[in-house]
Amino acid sequence: MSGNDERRGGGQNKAKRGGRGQGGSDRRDEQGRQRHRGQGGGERQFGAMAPGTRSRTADPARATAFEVLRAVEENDAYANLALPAAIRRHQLDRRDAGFATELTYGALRERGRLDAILSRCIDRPLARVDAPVVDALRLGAYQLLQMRVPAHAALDATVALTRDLIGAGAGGFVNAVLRRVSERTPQEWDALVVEGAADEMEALSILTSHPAWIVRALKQSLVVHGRSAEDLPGLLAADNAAPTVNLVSLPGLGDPDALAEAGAEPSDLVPGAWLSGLGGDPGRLPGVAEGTVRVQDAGSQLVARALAAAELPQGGPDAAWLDLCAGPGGKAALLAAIAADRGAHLEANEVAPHRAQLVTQGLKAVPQDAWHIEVGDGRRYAQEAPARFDRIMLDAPCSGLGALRRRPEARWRKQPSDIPALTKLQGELLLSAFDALRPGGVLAYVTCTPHAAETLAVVEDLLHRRPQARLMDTGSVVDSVAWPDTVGATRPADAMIGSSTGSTVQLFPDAQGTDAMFMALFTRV
Ligand SMILES: C[S@@+](CC[C@H](N)C(=O)[O-])C[C@H]1O[C@@H](n2cnc3c(N)ncnc32)[C@H](O)[C@@H]1O
Repeated sequence: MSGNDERRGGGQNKAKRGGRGQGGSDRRDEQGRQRHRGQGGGERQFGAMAPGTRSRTADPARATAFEVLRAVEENDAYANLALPAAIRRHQLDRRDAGFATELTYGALRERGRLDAILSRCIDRPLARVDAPVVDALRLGAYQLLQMRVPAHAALDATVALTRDLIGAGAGGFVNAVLRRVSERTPQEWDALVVEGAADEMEALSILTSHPAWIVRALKQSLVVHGRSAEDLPGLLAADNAAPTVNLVSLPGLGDPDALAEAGAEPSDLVPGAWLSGLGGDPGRLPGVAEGTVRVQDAGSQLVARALAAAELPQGGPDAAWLDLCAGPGGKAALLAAIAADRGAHLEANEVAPHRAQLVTQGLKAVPQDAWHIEVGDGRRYAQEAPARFDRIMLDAPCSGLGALRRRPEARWRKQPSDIPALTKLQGELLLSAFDALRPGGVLAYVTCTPHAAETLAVVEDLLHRRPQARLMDTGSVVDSVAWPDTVGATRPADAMIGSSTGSTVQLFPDAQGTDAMFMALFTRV
């Protein structure tokens, strides 16, 4: 169907009839308060805050969300970049910006479940409805099912948006479909959409809006990293909750007292990590503008600190540090600040010039004699710098399955077919990093994915190819830099990794509240 057909409200744009028709707005208000909690991290608070809906045109907050959904779909935009730009363009105040953020991120994240529900309200496949109309429907359904927006407001506003930004005919269609959506509670819809699911995994995939291959990969990652498969629903739910904003106060540069005075709270995972607190904009906290305090997940801080803290097994020099894949520079900034404190020097390498620029910006607050930037392929180090470095961070390019909560659209863009090319590159970078490590040095292999093919399989491959490689007791090192009794995600790696006596660490958002970072520390004998 063409866009013109939609604008004419063409005959194919029919909502299915039937359902339990009487569900008026009173009933929906009630349902809204009891709303499905599951994956969204608690009740939304927009009942009284939803932008006004009397107008016949799109209100700016919903128009913002619609524009971002369109940009994500049409231009492969990243929502976390497109949304702030759209909020500025529409000059949203703080309340409307909050509404637009929740609506945009929620509709993108929950696309799978919303589409399963919408499919039951339309008499043809959703793929045959015009894409802008589908986006409007997703926005409307998300408001009806996941936010405390009264049904009449969600309906009126979404129809106004559709008429204004898509076309009058499509408005009638959207109205009819959303009325059907409003006829059932979220719980009723959930029961309905999993009827006929082949198995529990498919049902989880629909209910938690994760592609089925990701559900399977996460289940496997729980099991191989020493957890129970029964934790899977909790892990998937954690992916759907908005993460708290974590900050790092760069050692020797940030001012913890000023942060505390401004309302930030210390993290209970790792010293030096802070939560922005008070629901405030982290950009306003002292040190953020200067770059001495930076937004950074606590898991990233933990692995960077662990690399810096690991004892060099044979002692010796400790001045030459390398971050092989440094862009955009989060871990490099923390490592460089620690290096500055200890009289070491960090070489931060990145293959993409624009990302290398971000590293330069990110390091601006760290004394300049403590670091420098190189731009180039990390695989050249084996030849160009054999056995040169005392400590190496390899934070490898990866599928990012451990950071899905930050990128609401990411799960729908990734494909299982992406994995083999990534594991090949990871293996090559790890070999190069290992060859650039001096005997007795320490190398960290880090990913922000728990996918076993990108974590344990890559580790095993290195141990197989380089007999001089030894897996260290990564768990103990990570525990030594965390606050006591807070990590607990380590496991002996013996079962998975032949005769190695070392261990690896896998963090998970549902357990540690961090991104699902993986870490393996190696030394070279
Ligand atoms: C996971 S990110 C690193 C994140 C970074 N350590 C931080 O904390 O901000 C991986 C980086 O590796 C870079 N990269 C990809 N292929 C590379 C290669 N062959 N050599 C060096 N860097 C590469 C990517 O451009 C990306 O910036």
